[in-house]
Amino acid sequence: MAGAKSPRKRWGLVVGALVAIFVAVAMTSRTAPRISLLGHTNNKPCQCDRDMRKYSGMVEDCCCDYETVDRLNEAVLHPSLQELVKTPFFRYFKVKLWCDCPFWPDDGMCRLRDCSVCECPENEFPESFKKPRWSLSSEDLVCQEGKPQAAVDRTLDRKAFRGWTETDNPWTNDDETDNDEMTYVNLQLNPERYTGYTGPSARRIWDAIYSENCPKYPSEELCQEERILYKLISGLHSSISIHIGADYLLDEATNLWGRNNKLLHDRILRYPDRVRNLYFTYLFVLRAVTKAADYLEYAEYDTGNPVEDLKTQSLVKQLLYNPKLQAACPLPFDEAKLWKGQSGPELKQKIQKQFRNISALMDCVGCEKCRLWGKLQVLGLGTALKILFSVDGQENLGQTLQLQRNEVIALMNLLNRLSESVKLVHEMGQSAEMAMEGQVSTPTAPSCPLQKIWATFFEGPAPSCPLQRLFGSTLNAPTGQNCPLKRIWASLKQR
Ligand SMILES: Cc1cc2nc3c(=O)[nH]c(=O)nc-3n(C[C@H](O)[C@H](O)[C@H](O)COP(=O)(O)OP(=O)(O)OC[C@H]3O[C@@H](n4cnc5c(N)ncnc54)[C@H](O)[C@@H]3O)c2cc1C
Repeated sequence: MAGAKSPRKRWGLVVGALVAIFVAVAMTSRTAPRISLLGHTNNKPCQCDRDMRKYSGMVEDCCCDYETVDRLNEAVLHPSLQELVKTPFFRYFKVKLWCDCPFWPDDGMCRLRDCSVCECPENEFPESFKKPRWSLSSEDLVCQEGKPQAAVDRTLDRKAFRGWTETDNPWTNDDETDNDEMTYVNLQLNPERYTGYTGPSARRIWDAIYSENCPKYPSEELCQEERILYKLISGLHSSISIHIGADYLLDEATNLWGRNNKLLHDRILRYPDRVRNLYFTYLFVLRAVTKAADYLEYAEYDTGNPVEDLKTQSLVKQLLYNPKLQAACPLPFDEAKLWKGQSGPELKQKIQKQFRNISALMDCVGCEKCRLWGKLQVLGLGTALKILFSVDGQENLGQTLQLQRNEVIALMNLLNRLSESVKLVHEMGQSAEMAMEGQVSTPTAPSCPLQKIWATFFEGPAPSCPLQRLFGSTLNAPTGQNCPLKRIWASLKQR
């Protein structure tokens, strides 16, 4: 037909045009400003690069960068911590599980000690609930509203351990020296994961934490110390959500557990500040652990099992004095620059009170397993705060620092939880986001053909799709076919 191009010519034109565009994109990309951590350039949200957002540079307020944290976590911290928390010393946690909410005594949720949302009459509670117990009976599940995953398994190896010094923590609400109503829980039997606890009760706790005790920043009035409190809580919140998403009840009927990418994306990955706060909290707690190294090295890890206890001590030392950690991130967070100025002591008291309130709020958590991990992790944070801020100077630490066994257990288990979350965010971040958009089937495969070409020619991560960079997000297809080249390809194939 006159004027009609042959398929070969048509292909030649298409390929030529694409190569020209590709070169143009490569040039603009090299000269264009880098996308910030927030995924913004010139203060405009950049939708097209959302899925390739990269965390780089120093973690805010810390002395270590994202890449180093990821590298150290992968090579040193995560493997050591995973082993450490399995040892007898670190796997039993003493906790008061009976909730005794001081803030809203009439909240029906909290009378139901083991329930997430059901309202059972008082007489349905087994009497043994009110006392420390050693094992979970089937009766205990009456109030679980079909959610046995929310109950704590109290099965315990009776060879627990001998006590340490009994000192109270000024940062937390529970009197750790009070053994009444305390029970020991094997943490290995009770992983932090999805429990079905959601809705107004859970929301009320988070709202109370954020609105009354650590207001969200940025806010002009907030000083650095207050921002730090907010970031610690937000980082912990991120970590809890990540564990929920990482170990989720995907299908109740078949009891299928697995990763919920959508939840991870919706709650964490699409909020860079939540990811950043997670890294911050990790470094903050890591700094507390390394600051207390002398103390932790000589602590008694005695559970009556000499072989296991020696292993525990050796693992602790390996972690504290790891040469890679010391070389790459010797000071994860610098606490010395805080509480300066005249108002320092007053401010410290104020923040201590706020943190104690947060700690007390854990007694209002209406799901037992969530309460267990909430209390453990808040005690872990309180212990980090105590190490960093309740003792003046590294030189006095050896003499003045007194930790309870339970505080050390909470501290290390918290560090392990944060380490798991950082690892998951690092590994899953991009793939979960891309999977949400229906672009990839494998975690790292670049789905867009231009990304593949990009990877061949350039070092470093490819932009999400070079054509998108050029044209902006207006070309986004609602079908998840976000790469324009894919769409051109699809329409050519249809012809
Ligand atoms: C102490 C505690 C422990 C819990 N443990 C578990 C558990 O082990 N398993 C389980 O299944 N459920 C647990 N929950 C419930 C869980 O955290 C959620 O509340 C629930 O899954 C409902 O989630 P959501 O989507 O409504 O948002 P939520 O996670 O409840 O968040 C509420 C609001 O807080 C803000 N927000 C969310 N994340 C952040 C962040 N990282 N930084 C700053 N702001 C943020 C957002 O505005 C959000 O809408 C726990 C709750 C609490 C209070």
